[in-house]
Amino acid sequence: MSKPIVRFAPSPTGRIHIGNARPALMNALFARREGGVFVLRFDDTDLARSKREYADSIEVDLAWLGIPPDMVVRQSERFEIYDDAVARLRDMGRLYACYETAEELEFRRKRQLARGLPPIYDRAALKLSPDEKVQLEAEGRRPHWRFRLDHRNEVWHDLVRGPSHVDTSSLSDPILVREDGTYLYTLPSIVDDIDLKITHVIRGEDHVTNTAVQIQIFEALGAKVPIFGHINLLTTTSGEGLSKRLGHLSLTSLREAGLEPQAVASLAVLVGSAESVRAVADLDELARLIDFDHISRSPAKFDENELYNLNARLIHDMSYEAVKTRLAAMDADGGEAFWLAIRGNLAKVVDAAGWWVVVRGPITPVIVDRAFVDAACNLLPPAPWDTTTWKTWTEAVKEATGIKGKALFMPLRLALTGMEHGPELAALLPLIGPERARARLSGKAA
Ligand SMILES: Nc1ncnc2c1ncn2[C@@H]1O[C@H](COP(=O)(O)OP(=O)(O)OP(=O)(O)O)[C@@H](O)[C@H]1O
Repeated sequence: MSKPIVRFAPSPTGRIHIGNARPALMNALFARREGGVFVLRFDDTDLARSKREYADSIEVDLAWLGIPPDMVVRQSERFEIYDDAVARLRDMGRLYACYETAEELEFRRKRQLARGLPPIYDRAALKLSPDEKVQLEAEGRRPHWRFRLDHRNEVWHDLVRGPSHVDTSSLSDPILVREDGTYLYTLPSIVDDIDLKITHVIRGEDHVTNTAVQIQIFEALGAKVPIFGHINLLTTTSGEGLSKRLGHLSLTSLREAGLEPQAVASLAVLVGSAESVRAVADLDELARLIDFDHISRSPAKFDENELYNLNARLIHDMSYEAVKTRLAAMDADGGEAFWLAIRGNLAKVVDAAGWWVVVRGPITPVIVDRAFVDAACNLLPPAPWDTTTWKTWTEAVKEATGIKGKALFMPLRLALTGMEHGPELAALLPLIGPERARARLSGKAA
């Protein structure tokens, strides 16, 4: 295969969500695996709704996911090439002026529906004579422009869905340019795909019908039609669609909630595929798991709990090297032994700060059996301590007191950490150290 050139093309009208992350990752990781190019294209021709602030946040989100684009393109800076394509389509008679108002179109649609006909545009404007057009313009009407479809069964081989087709005779000729001269999504997208030599258009299933229309426009412009791939959409667990308006599933909010980007990427890529959903820390490995032939055809359900489970599993295997700087930034760099002691108890990396307080203090010990804890304190082995100290100590306590099991461990854990649950005490005890351990066993905050 020649090197793929792919794009992720969000409209910067909000913060991107985990559903958007799916095509973003599929494109970026496919390019990465095949040595291709990943383009981030902002579909910001809707100048009223698009915001630079959202575009910038999308770039931050992609970098956080580990997939910064090789190239960034903004449609708002490329109107000239769209105007040029419009002129060409008009000259070849594929783009025609229409003068109906939205109300007139709505009225016709209702009438067609009432008669049991499909509500598609009847091409009335194609029958307008030059004089009639002059007359309409003299009345102050401005034309909008439709692309004249070839009515046929448009067939393509979808990278994901296999043989696909849409009967374009069941579609209205699409409006490419509004009466105020602004562009709808369709034409700029195609012109950019041609200009940037996009080889694969990989996007959500919401675009399947657009594809049939777009193939005809690619052909009308004399361009090679790219390979299309439509991946299933992510929905909530109850099956609702995601939209940029659902802010709590935005990548920004997931990042701010302290989730690892690899957890988000693993779920976004693997859910609804043939692979089991698991935590994959390495993006190259995740890229190898993408198999466009085996993506489910039904929507994939996004479960936030699954995301948190993946996150915990990733952290449980995370090396000290990988997390060192972040621990230092939260003043909780207790060295490798500390990290290895606590990582299995973390749901998020930020929770390490709490365990660092448990090690370094001060904590308030909980003494449930004064006599027993005193006896245990007197049996503490001499320094230096290591990870065998806990075993040596508790065996000595068991022998001296006859107490064993939970009755032995729990009072010691409560005294040493102030908590009922936590990391292995064998690992924590040498980190707490003899001085603090003695103080805590004596009931002092330390
Ligand atoms: N829930 C989803 N699951 C998978 N892909 C999605 C989902 N929603 C959108 N996409 C894909 O994300 C890409 C960017 O699309 P777009 O910017 O239109 O996002 P959107 O969330 O649909 O937008 P909006 O909510 O503003 O209508 C497209 O490839 C689109 O198919």
